Amino acid sequence: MTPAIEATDLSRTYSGGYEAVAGISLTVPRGEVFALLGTNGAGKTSTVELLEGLAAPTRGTVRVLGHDPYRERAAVRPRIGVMLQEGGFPSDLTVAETVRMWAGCTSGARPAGEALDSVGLTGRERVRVKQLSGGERRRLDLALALLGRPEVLFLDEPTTGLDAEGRRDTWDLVRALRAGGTTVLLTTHYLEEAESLADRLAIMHQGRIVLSGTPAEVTAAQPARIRFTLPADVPAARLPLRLRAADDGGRVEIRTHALQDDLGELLDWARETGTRLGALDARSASLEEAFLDIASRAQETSTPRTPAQEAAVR
Ligand SMILES: Nc1ncnc2c1ncn2[C@@H]1O[C@H](COP(=O)(O)OP(=O)(O)OP(=O)(O)O)[C@@H](O)[C@H]1O
Repeated sequence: MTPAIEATDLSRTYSGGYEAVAGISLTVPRGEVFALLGTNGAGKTSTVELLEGLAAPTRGTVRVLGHDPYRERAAVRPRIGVMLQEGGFPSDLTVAETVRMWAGCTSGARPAGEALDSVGLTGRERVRVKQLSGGERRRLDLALALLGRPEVLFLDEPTTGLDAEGRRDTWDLVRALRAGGTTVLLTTHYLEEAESLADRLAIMHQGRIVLSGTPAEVTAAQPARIRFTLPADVPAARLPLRLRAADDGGRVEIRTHALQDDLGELLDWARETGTRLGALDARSASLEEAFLDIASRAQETSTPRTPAQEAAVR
């Protein structure tokens, strides 16, 4: 079976010469939830727009359900659902009118009530869009993206502006869609969202994918961390050699890929020397640490933009 989404060496250069997407390749098999993460301006939206067929790549190829989403739009559009960052619907229409209008442009649309129910907007049909809260608008955008029972759903920051409960509801909905076989590609700023929803994820920085894999693979690549304080009369230099670590004013931090062994060695040493370890904290790497680490490392090694690129960004 052809993958739901396949991108090869995808690039997008804006007028002015700024390359926002700089050679991305990714494959999303059918039925998978794939999350695109990245710092602000990393190129997530620019990439998703290429995958949705809203713009043509400067270089490289995209296939969605085996078709070019830009050139073969008629074949792809009825089979995908798109939730943009800004829905852009007339704000004087009511929720029901908006859904009806959109359903009129959608082949095989599901009943309006069913779409609104799935996003928790039942009872808000007569409210004008401009009177909805920010979170309710996001949910309406999601209902519209779901109207055509899409095989592939693109969600650009689906939970931005939602409260904790709304976010959980959206996660449950995405899980239910996956259980029904829908492929979902989402962008998000919430690492917890990617960690809990995504089968696989990619972290973008300055137009490139710098790390990808399952959430477990991405975090496993990062070191775990042990933190503690030592009594004032015990310098960190007394620690066993392989545990020598950054000592920041009495607060010691050890970064390790052998958490169990190093923690065991530390506790043995503390017991043998009668040393009290204060505020002891040992934890595996989280996606958040992986993300911050990658962003800062990529920052150090990235090539500076040319003045023309800087001007294009501004
Ligand atoms: N039409 C445009 N012309 C020139 N540059 C653009 C244009 N649209 C976006 N950019 C630039 O391309 C880069 C990538 O933007 P993009 O919106 O794709 O990033 P993003 O990862 O989605 O960011 P965010 O997380 O802030 O939404 C940014 O530096 C942005 O300023």
